[in-house]
Amino acid sequence: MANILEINNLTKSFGSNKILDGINLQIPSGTIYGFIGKNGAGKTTTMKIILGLLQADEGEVLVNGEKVKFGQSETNKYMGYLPDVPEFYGYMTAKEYLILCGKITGMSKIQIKKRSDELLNLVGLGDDKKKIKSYSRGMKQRLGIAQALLNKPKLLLCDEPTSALDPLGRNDVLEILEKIKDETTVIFSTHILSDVESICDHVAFLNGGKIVLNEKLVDLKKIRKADGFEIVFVNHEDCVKFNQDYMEFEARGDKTLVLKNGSQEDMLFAMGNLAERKIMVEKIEMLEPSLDSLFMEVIDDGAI
Ligand SMILES: Nc1ncnc2c1ncn2[C@@H]1O[C@H](COP(=O)(O)OP(=O)(O)OP(=O)(O)O)[C@@H](O)[C@H]1O
Repeated sequence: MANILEINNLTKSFGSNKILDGINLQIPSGTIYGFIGKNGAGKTTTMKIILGLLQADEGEVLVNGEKVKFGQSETNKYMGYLPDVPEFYGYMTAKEYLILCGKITGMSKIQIKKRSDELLNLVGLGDDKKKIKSYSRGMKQRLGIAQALLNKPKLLLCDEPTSALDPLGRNDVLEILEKIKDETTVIFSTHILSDVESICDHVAFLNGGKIVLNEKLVDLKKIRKADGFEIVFVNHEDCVKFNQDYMEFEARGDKTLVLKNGSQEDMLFAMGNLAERKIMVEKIEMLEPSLDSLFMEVIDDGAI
């Protein structure tokens, strides 16, 4: 599969503060890429360089095989961009706004009509006649996605698209991004790891100016050991009794115990013990490694 984006040895400092320290990234078409980093890691800086809005100190960026040049918009025809807080003309309706954007980018009237209807339906604003100023943050974010997709970009860059939204708004945005992935590769910067887990198929972690991890999500989970296991008891009393004998388990709620980093052997031992003592349980299961725990490892170690 061809790479829609290639970043080679990208370096950027602000004064003496080195934000990007030789980052490399290859992003294949047709993926949803989670670009993860804590606040201030340099996610927005990277996106601005990809868009040609900021000059790199060293390195190069190729979009659809073409080199990005600072201050020139040549490669931006392949890209849509959703900033973290998109700005609109509040006195317009969503449709009026998309028509204006279409005119600015030189689309024909017929194209504008067809594409804006299509996109407003996609983002759930098809029947909306309200002025944008009355929109919720979630609605604005969805309109921002529609605008970024107007010229059918091959690559959509979303800068923290869900960070300011409530769970419902976040879900709407994630569902839209998932729907478009066959046509548009999505790079999605965030520090909300559950969002990445729910829709991304690749993740890259930016930390200390470097990409410290870059994997398919499924592979990442395979190579990481499980996060231990949990036992859910049928009743609270059994849970307490078992915990008194095995204090290395942590209680989670009334009827659940977790053995962090517990192995399969530990789990088999616990199962044998429960059977011997005729203690009924609802379930025992190994816990999937979460991105949260991986993220903490990366942040702590600087690398995996
Ligand atoms: N124009 C600038 N001049 C000086 N420092 C800057 C400039 N732009 C960004 N920085 C600094 O670079 C660092 C990285 O910022 P950036 O916005 O890229 O981080 P981020 O990963 O997007 O974080 P966030 O999640 O907070 O948006 C921060 O310390 C920021 O203060």
